[in-house]
Amino acid sequence: MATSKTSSLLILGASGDLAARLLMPGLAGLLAHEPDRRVQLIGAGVEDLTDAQWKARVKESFASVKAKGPAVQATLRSTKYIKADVTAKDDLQKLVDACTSDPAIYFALPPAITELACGQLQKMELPPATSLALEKPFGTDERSAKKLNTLLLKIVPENRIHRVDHFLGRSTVLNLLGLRFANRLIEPMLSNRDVENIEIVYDEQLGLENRARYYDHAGALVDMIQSHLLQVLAVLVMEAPATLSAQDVRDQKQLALRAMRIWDDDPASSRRARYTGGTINGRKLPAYVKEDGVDPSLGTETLAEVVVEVRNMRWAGVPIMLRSGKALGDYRREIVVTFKAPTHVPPEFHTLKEPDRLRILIDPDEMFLELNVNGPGDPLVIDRAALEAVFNPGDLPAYGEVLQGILDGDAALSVRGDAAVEGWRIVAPVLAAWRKNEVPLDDYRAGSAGPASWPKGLAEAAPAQKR
Ligand SMILES: O=C1O[C@H](COP(=O)(O)O)[C@@H](O)[C@H](O)[C@H]1O
Repeated sequence: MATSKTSSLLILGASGDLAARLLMPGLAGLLAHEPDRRVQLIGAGVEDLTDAQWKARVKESFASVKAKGPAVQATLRSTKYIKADVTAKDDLQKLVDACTSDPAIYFALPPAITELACGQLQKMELPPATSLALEKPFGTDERSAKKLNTLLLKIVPENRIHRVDHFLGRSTVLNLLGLRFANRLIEPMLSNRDVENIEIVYDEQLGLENRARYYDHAGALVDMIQSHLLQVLAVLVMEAPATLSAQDVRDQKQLALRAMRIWDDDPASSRRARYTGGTINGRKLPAYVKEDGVDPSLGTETLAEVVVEVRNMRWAGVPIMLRSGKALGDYRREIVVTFKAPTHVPPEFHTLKEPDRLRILIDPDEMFLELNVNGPGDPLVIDRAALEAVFNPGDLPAYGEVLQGILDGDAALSVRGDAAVEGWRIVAPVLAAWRKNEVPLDDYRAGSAGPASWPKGLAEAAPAQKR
């Protein structure tokens, strides 16, 4: 919702890649969509930038998404850059003082620097409605995430802490709320009574893209599954919230997360692999271990699969596979809900092979309900048909949604502190098993579908089969 009051967005680490590639284009999208919104953008970083150089950067980022309009122009006119050491109290004070309203402080910084900056903020008297926005990774395990929560809560209350997960701002994920809770038809089908299994897959064709410094210590499991895919899953399986308020939605998500366990409590059911050199869409990719900045001895996986179970009355017994990887041949980003077979199928329908499936693409925004129907010709021959729905994509890009929530003080799309801790709790047994090498690190060729020896997802595996 547009506000006439000017909000101050203070980006720490503003000269970095995250700000240029995601935050500023996201802000531009928001400003173009809401011409009455006024945002004072202050960038801070260690780099020596003149105001003119900073303005040129912001302008370039805004132009990359063709953002226009009075709100865009107003921000471009007023934005400034302040060179600062964000781990020094005096510099932080200078930055906060430069904000014309209570700031939203966005940490576009590596986690260690974010913690140091928070340590200083804790000692300062901040304007009353200051809010904080932090990127993942939020801690490195359950304990460190709890410790970070404690530190943040000494600075501002929970409802003003935004642990950013841009997947929660994606229109498909937002559409899950409408699909599940604004229809009579779908919701009753989503339980262990009717669902055989679920897969959430986010296969990317991109490789490392010069992110070794971060990714080599994260790997696919932490980079994508521990953070984003568990959050998406929580939205898919949570009980209906009474309202879409931050508190109601996050309470329901948290209950769902708390019920999640690794399938059979057996981390050996997980898989990990790393890409070797190959070609994707005509583009040659070196092996992961040959990428700049990679330390092969870390044994970082670039493809991960885990099967989880939501141990509650609604979902117990339904295997849910979460998978994400880089440098894969196919761009596949989808949630697939596979339904059980009918309790009785007339024997004449002997050509029936496939179960019903609800396929929700995470990008582009499309949904297919794949069903068995009587095809043309012999009426007893069963054919497949799909009901297709194209969701209208949201007005805002994911980072636009995220920034809108932050600037408006609405934490519904942010990850709550207890949910961040829960994410680590769920994957901890897998991380421990991998550290002890109890699960082999397989190879796959860049551009392939993953290791040839892996079964192709739950849909093809025997139901509830322990792998
Ligand atoms: O947060 C991340 O997400 C991206 C995938 O999201 P997209 O919106 O860019 O498709 C992933 O490539 C990256 O490794 C991860 O850190």
